[in-house]
Amino acid sequence: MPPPIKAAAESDALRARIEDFSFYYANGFQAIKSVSMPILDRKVTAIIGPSGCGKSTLLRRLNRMHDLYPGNRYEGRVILEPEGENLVGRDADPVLVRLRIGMVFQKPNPFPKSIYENVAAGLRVRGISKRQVIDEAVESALKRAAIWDEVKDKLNGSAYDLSGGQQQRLCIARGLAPNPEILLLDEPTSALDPIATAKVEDLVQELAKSVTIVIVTHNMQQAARISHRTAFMYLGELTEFGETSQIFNNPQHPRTENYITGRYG
Ligand SMILES: Nc1ncnc2c1ncn2[C@@H]1O[C@H](COP(=O)(O)OP(=O)(O)OP(=O)(O)O)[C@@H](O)[C@H]1O
Repeated sequence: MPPPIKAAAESDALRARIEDFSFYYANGFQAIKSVSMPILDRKVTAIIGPSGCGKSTLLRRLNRMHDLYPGNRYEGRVILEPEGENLVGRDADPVLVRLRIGMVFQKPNPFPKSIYENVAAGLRVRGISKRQVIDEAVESALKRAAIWDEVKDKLNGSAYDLSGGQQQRLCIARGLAPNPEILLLDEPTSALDPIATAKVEDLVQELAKSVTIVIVTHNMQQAARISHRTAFMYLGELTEFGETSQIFNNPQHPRTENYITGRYG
């Protein structure tokens, strides 16, 4: 049994709660085992753990990516606060959930469209069609993603003409444009060089002032640098959750210690 999860400090407002959440792939494999953890408002939560421990599965479940594949099964709840809405409930529309819970993937994956249209896409799905409103939201999202200065003179140019690091910041802008409550980042820097990685890390810290962020990363220095809370997963279970400094300086569970000291991973 994993040790009890530390309650969040009173000053930390909750943005979401993952409650007793389990997930089974279509072949019956249980990838997530009764995970419960808080997601704090306007903080960065890092999910770390050895390959195959279920980090990406948990993240993708938060924005209903697995609904795209039939046969998967889950138990438990993901409650969005303060509304108390269950994001994985049958009555929560997965398309709306994906706008409220934005996602950025490991490899930059812009649409084969202009820079402008990439960022406008989610707004159009939200039913916004007024040009001026879209213009303003595109500019605002590109500024929040710290890429406006690099693209403002070529908004109609192809997103594919940007560098990998720029494409990833464009994907972050695309995720931010519909003004999500939570932004999920699935190893967002693993395909980037150190300079582009540093830019994305700075950006994540800046963004956390206005949006809640959950990041899956293999890079423990990155988790230690940019997150406020860290969840350590092992074989589908949440072994330990706590303040990032505590997890890295004073892990309570031997498995966490083994992982962060590089004894396995
Ligand atoms: N479509 C699938 N069907 C069955 N099992 C799957 C499927 N996708 C992933 N798994 C299994 O679920 C477990 C968790 O996978 P997941 O990708 O979430 O791990 P991870 O911690 O993100 O790993 P990594 O760090 O290597 O990306 C693994 O054992 C994996 O083999």
